[in-house]
Amino acid sequence: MLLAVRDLEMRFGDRLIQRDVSFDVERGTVFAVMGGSGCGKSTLLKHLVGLLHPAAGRVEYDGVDFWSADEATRAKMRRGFGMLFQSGALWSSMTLLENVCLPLEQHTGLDAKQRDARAREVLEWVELEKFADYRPADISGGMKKRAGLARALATEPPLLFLDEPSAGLDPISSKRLDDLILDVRERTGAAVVMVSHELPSLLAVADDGIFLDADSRHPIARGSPKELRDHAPHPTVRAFLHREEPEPQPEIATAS
Ligand SMILES: Nc1ncnc2c1ncn2[C@@H]1O[C@H](COP(=O)(O)OP(=O)(O)OP(=O)(O)O)[C@@H](O)[C@H]1O
Repeated sequence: MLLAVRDLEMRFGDRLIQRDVSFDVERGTVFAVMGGSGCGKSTLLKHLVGLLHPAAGRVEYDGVDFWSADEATRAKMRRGFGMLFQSGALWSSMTLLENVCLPLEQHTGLDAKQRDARAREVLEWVELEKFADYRPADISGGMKKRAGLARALATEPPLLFLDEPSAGLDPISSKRLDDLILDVRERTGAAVVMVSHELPSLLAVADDGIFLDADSRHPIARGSPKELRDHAPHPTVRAFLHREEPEPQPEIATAS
């Protein structure tokens, strides 16, 4: 088991975001974190990468509890994470090549020539090799996402965390990113944990997942988006995955 989450409880101060969150992510799996706006998907991702401390419960990597480990072990675990977050994906003052070289400089012992070669290799993978010397402001939204993915992939992490990778992309750029995510899984065997609202992406790439409910503040379904779309017992989950309005609750008749 690469990643195991056990009875995780997430809070901001007194405010409960989610409780009783438990799931496993195996190597070579694309795992989706689903749920309506504000239910705590990004917060869960931040707990998974060690940016936020759980109020209760555990996040384990290869059987080692992240927060019980010493700082050196935690730093080593963090080096195994590739991250593509919604905001601040790329440094605007750097070229794409420099952006991709940065994690190689921080986390590997490669010399400058080797870093350059590796960065060009990953940029080629995401079909941006011709844009290596461009700055983020000079490329499209879809290209920025692919460049962010290249940066996340540069060190060949066993685990990739993607927060809304296809948000704001047109359907073709979004499909291209989906294909790239599947290619990454195929070629590297990495596990991908992905937060997404995009139904076509969820259905196309995720093998497994969890659905967080904003109202009850705990997960209400586990499984692949396709299984959940067709078989989830909970109407909120089916509605989300069919893009329907939740079934209206029967009105309570009042005496006039
Ligand atoms: N640093 C913070 N301090 C206090 N509350 C926060 C903080 N970050 C997020 N929250 C709150 O926690 C809740 C969950 O936020 P989160 O961003 O994780 O939701 P989400 O499911 O990712 O939403 P969306 O789909 O809209 O991006 C929200 O009500 C949000 O206002």
